[in-house]
Amino acid sequence: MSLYFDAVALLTAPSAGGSFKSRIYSARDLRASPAQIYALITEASKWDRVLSEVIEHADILSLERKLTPHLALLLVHDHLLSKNGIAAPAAHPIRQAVERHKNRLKAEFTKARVRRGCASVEQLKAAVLREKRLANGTANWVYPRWVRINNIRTSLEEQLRTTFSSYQRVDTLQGLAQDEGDFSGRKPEPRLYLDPNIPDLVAVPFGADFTASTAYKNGEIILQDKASCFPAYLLLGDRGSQKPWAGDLVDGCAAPGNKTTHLASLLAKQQKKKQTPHRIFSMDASRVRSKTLQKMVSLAGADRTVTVLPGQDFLALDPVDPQFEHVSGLLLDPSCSGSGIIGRDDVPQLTLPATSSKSSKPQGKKRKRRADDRENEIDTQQSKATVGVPRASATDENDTPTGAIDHERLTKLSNLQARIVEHALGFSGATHVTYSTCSIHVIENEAVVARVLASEVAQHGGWRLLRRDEQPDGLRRWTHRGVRQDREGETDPKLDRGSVAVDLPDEALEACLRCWPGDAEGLGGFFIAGFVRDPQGARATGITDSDGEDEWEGFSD
Ligand SMILES: C[S@@+](CC[C@H](N)C(=O)[O-])C[C@H]1O[C@@H](n2cnc3c(N)ncnc32)[C@H](O)[C@@H]1O
Repeated sequence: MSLYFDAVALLTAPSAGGSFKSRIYSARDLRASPAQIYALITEASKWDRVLSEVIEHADILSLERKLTPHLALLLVHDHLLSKNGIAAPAAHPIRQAVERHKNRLKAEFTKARVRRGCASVEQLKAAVLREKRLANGTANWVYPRWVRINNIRTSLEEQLRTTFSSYQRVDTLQGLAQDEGDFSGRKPEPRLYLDPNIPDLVAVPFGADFTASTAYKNGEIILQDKASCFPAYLLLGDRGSQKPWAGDLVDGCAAPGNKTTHLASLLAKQQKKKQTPHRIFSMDASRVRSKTLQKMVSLAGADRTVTVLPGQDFLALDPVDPQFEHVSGLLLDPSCSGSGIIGRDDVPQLTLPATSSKSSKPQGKKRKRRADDRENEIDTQQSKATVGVPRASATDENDTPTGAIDHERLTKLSNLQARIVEHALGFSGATHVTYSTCSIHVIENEAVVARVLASEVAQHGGWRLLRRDEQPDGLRRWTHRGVRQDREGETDPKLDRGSVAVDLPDEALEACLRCWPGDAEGLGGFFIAGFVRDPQGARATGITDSDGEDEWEGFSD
């Protein structure tokens, strides 16, 4: 039972900063596991509208004094939708308070499904999500599931013939969304969109689940957001087997390993049989996250190419260590504020059941007030959980803040980000470096680029930005480019110090790529820029590829 009381305590606690998830994981005195609590809240919040309707129509809040609206929503969720029902002993009074009404709840749930013209619970879920999006004004956003084909193990053609054989191709991303609005009870037709910007990337409707598929279990397909595919593609480009990449690579902030395995996949496509194999040094400062990185590398079949350095701080890596002398490209995707990540930032806004229906109607307001009063009384008595204040560290994946910008935190992050990129520019044989974040803030993006370009290491090494016309074909066509100032509404007006403007020339902004949450591209917020220098700018390294050509192959295309 502690699961439900802990969950309500966290849902109703005042925000202490950080993402909701990080607040759960750093909470004190929880009796249930944070993973269980997070899963319960996330799932219940998808169903909140229909559950509230069911609870109101069954009128159980008026009948059961022990239940509060939050508690009822979570319990009824598990009672109706969880495989194992309510996670509490059968004799527990709170469990009984729900199960006493099982026939009414079931009947109201069926009515809610039929009212929406849905033949199955799955269809009802899609319909309810659509309703939710219509209500919060995000109905036209398309957030597909992005699937990257891993060229080490398979090819796009093979996957279209097998895993996606029953999928119908659509010409636009929006074409994927149509099924969601169809409440007719028909089984939705699986649809697939071939991405025009990133090779070997497809989009399918968000609900598609591949976790049980052979292709997923064998590492033939990898679930990776489109924006997260930009860095490896920007670094290695469309070289093809005639002009393959030469030299080794470093992924300096690599866990869980999406970009490392993407680098390995692109190399596998370019690799010539005779060519000396490339090496990718992939590291993460977090030992725990390095384990995930290693697992992902093995699953992708990239063990021969990738050397994982577990727990390695990139800043402590010696750029003149002989083992890195052939490193020509580095990918840096360090920890950031995570402000571009969709749906991760704050407490789910639940639609809660009101108490005033049927029998309680005449005294609704009073009852509602009493229910609200009960909320804190009951829930705080039953859970001792207190919300923690998550702290960002170099080993956090990302430091996801709430809406308001903590300028100090952003400044610290951007200092670290600039140090990491400058360290990469110090590798003597490096000619290409990419920098990326999943932040929307200029201070972590264009401002870091401006600082890096002005740094001594960049100036002395002859580094500049990879211009738009030099970028791989798919990315050259990407229209969303760098900005000088944060977009309105993305900084807290009370903290005008939070907004930073940069003084980069137009060509430099054109070189930077942006993704924005909430537009028609179906992505979260993301930023990426590439740095290059001509080989003569790099200290002579004597790197040659297997054909004896100089390492530098010019810009990819
Ligand atoms: C945004 S995540 C990287 C995601 C990864 N590139 C991917 O695509 O799967 C940032 C990672 O950087 C790591 N990190 C932060 N500072 C680091 C440092 N100085 N050296 C190495 N890793 C670092 C964090 O532990 C975290 O796992």
